[in-house]
Amino acid sequence: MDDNREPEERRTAEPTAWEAGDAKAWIAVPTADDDKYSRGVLGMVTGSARYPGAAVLGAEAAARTGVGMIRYLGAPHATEQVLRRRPEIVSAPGRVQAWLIGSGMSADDRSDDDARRLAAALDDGTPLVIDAGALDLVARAAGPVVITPHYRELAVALAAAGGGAPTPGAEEIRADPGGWAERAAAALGVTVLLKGHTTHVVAPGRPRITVTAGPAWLATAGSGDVLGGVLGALVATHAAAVAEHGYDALAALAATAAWVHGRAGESASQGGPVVALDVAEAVPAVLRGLLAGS
Ligand SMILES: NC(=O)C1=CN([C@@H]2O[C@H](COP(=O)(O)OP(=O)(O)OC[C@H]3O[C@@H](n4cnc5c(N)ncnc54)[C@H](OP(=O)(O)O)[C@@H]3O)[C@@H](O)[C@H]2O)[C@@H](O)CC1
Ligand SMILES: Nc1ncnc2c1ncn2[C@@H]1O[C@H](COP(=O)(O)OP(=O)(O)O)[C@@H](O)[C@H]1O
Repeated sequence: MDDNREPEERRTAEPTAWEAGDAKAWIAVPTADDDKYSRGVLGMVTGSARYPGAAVLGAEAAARTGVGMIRYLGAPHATEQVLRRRPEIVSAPGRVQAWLIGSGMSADDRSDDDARRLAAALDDGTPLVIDAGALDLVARAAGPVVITPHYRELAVALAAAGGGAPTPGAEEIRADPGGWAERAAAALGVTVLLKGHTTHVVAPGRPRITVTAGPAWLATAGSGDVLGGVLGALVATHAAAVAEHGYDALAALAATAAWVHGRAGESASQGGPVVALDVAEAVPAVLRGLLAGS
């Protein structure tokens, strides 16, 4: 992804469409020497008393994407629901290689405990996937960040950024999502994954990547929480690549997550309606097919 052109020239360049071959290169396959820690541990601060379901969906998706371990740290009821669905998940704090924060949370209704858990993740210095109700906290992250907003959430993230960042409304973003993904990446200094029928992924100052892999049936509650889980697992299993390639690696991982999510949606849908949990359950077969080259 080396690109030596001037910034203006890059901005006007045609975006790259992310395809199966690109995605395959960003799936970490365990080797004989691996153990659960060397594969990567994902920390999750997601869900809340109001939205426990988002925590379950993200945890299910991350587990099915493949990761050494998931540490889930959330509100008691959400923790109970996550463990009921996925007993493999550990609810004790400890070291992680990446964080997923914010899915199923609200910036305007944050408990003291949630605020404390979010602050610990933001201070950790490891890569962060920031979604939904933590998008007002992007500037506080010590580690490299990829954000996963929809149009309204990107408007909120830009408004919270201050410091001269542009403040478009959601409808302005909807009218020019590719352009706003680029402007947001530049203004926030993070990799942006802007969700939609076509998902736009941009690392700051780099060419835009587009992903159009899923059916419109994916426009259903919780679908984005599943995408967050897929991306969290991919980042946790590529900590070394993120340390070496920074925002470019986060962009490649984000585009891969959108591609896998879209194909899982296609597989779960088969031309009909889907629920978000079915999308998460379809992920392993999509990865098997991708690795087998089909
Ligand atoms: N299972 C779970 O736990 C799930 C949890 N989830 C979690 O929920 C959190 C919030 O995520 P979100 O995307 O809903 O929030 P947000 O961008 O603030 O949207 C609010 C906007 O929507 C609009 N609006 C509302 N109703 C409308 C209607 N009937 N028809 C039309 N418009 C309507 C409303 O407009 P208004 O009613 O004010 O006019 C406002 O503008 C987030 O943490 C996410 O992870 C979700 O992923 C779902 C599954
Ligand atoms: N029309 C569409 N076609 C294909 N995918 C879509 C469409 N609308 C939304 N999606 C996808 O569905 C997911 C919705 O995420 P989001 O809006 O965050 O929902 P939620 O907050 O309910 O989980 C995103 O991955 C997005 O790319």
